[in-house]
Amino acid sequence: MSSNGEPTSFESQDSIPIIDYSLLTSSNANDRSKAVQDIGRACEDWGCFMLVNHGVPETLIQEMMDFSNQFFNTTAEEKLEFEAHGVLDPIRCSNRINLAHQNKSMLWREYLRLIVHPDFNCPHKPPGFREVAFDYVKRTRAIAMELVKGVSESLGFEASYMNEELNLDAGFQLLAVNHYPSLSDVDISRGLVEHTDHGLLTLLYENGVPGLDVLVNGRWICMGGVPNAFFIINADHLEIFSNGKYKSTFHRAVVRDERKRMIFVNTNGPSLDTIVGPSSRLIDGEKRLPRYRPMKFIEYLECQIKHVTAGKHPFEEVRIHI
Ligand SMILES: O=C(O)CCC(=O)C(=O)O
Ligand SMILES: [Fe+2]
Repeated sequence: MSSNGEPTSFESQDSIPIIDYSLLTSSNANDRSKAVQDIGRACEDWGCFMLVNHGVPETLIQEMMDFSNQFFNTTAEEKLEFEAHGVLDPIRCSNRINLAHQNKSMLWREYLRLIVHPDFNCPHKPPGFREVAFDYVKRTRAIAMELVKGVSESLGFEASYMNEELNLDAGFQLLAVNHYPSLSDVDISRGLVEHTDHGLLTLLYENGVPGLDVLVNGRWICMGGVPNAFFIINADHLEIFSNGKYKSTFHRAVVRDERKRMIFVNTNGPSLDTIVGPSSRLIDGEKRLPRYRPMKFIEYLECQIKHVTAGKHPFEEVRIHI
């Protein structure tokens, strides 16, 4: 499934597709239709793309970085209140070492993970964090919803089809802030083992310190360095809903830089009680068979934890071999 080597290139991120968000939201039908086509190609051929001209102010992003930093700098006792227990904890914080299954190396990261939709959750400390995070989530959710409309059209559906089928108005969304302190602060490697995300599309924004690798057509590509752009990757439920047309993208974090790295991760899923399988419009009789078993989204989240802990992928549970 994935080649387990070092990235084959540190340059080829230049060829990752770039989508101009202002064209997707343009009132000019030609511009929009070109953006939709480009999104479709990016999702099918690459499983990821960069998003520019997204309209989220740099000042807001900087404020988010500053507040997140302040949060991570509070004492271990203060953070204990948000110690991780389960997947549905509204606010989770962890300072965690995970074992990379294949090579058994230890990787370290710290994270704050918030459920931000349908209900918004965020710590009240440091003062002002909650308001800024709310603004950031509102804007990134709007972007994600526009992107899903574009994806829906690129699959040949109406723009609103995926939203309606997957009940995205009550969609389950997470905002995670991953923090990889500087090398001099920790004495083991920093990173996150290779995985795919639940949901439809994941939006990532990093603080300019590279460390994200994505697996594209069997080759690891080392991302980073594109200022003021979101990086978008296909997630599991896009693959399931599109019946395998838009594959979920494996990615990992391998921080090679001395500097502190921070990255915001927004996942965008259906509502927890939605049963997600391949769209009925993509299945017909014997020619186009379903490749995934339908599963309630909340059960998928639990299944993902179980499988990842065992070093497996949740698709082992839902994929139909035909
Ligand atoms: O920290 C990173 O670069 C990747 C984060 C990620 O993939 C995740 O949190 O799911
Ligand atoms: Fe991820």
